[in-house]
Amino acid sequence: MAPIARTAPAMSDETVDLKAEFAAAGLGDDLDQLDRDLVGLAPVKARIREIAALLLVDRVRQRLGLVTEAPTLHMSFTGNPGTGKTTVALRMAGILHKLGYLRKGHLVSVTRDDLVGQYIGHTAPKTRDVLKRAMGGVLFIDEAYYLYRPENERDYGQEAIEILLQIMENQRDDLVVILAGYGAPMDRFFASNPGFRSRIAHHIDFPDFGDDELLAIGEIMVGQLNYRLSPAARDALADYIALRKAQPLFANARSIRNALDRARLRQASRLFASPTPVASADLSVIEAIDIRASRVFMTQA
Ligand SMILES: Nc1ncnc2c1ncn2[C@@H]1O[C@H](COP(=O)(O)OP(=O)(O)OP(=O)(O)O)[C@@H](O)[C@H]1O
Repeated sequence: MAPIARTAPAMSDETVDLKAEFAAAGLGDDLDQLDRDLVGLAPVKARIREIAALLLVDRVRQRLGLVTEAPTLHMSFTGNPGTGKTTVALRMAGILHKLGYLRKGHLVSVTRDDLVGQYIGHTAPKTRDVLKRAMGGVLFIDEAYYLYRPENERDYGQEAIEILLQIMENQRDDLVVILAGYGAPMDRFFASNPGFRSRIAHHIDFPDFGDDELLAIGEIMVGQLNYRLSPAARDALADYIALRKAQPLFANARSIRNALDRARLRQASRLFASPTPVASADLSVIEAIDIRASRVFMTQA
């Protein structure tokens, strides 16, 4: 980030071209790409645009000497597994970098085990090492509530929490922390840890995807790998989604990615078993049978 020049407060008749500021930051492309690449998530995308606008205005206000404090940018992302929290955090890191709020704009994704040691004296160095790696970027703590174990009085998680809280306060101009996880346990976590709640500026809720959105996500994923679904395979994937959703451990877009990985395995085995040479075009086509061979269809009553 170019250092913000501190000038005297603006004269009241000065004008500021916010559109030009927006264009100069190169943000339009990032936000449009976010809209294009990510299916659904309308409320999430709207919140990101709001935050970007707020920060842009804030940046201009800082330049004009109207604010002197760096804003708090720590966030919480709540939602079920596979609803795009990590993906959006990565985009957010890029946006904050473009806006000049992060030096590097990288993302370090961790869970409790990366921060908390098993023996006395291990937690502080572990947490500090992660923080060092994350400086200048975003530290994404998945299932953040596991840091806090109220049932265990001597839990080392408390030590990690204290270091995190301190850094979130003192180094907030060089690190953005995103706490992620399911909605209900996150609420309980914030209720027991008001220190975290007060340091979080933006809460973003990630809704579950609808069936059509999951199908569209599946098609995007297949396309990114240079495959395509035959029309019958597309129907099979729609049936798969309806069945899989009702089964345990459904993880939204992540379940679709896993299903497609397995479909590619089956496609490869099918082609490999062919007694005759296969057309090179067939190497890129997932057929219905590659999807319908899933166990998900076998557990049907
Ligand atoms: N809106 C979307 N459009 C297209 N692909 C998506 C979308 N959301 C997620 N994905 C894809 O789904 C997969 C899972 O997403 P991601 O890891 O971001 O979810 P998550 O909420 O962080 O999940 P978890 O908490 O379980 O780790 C990724 O491969 C990602 O690329």
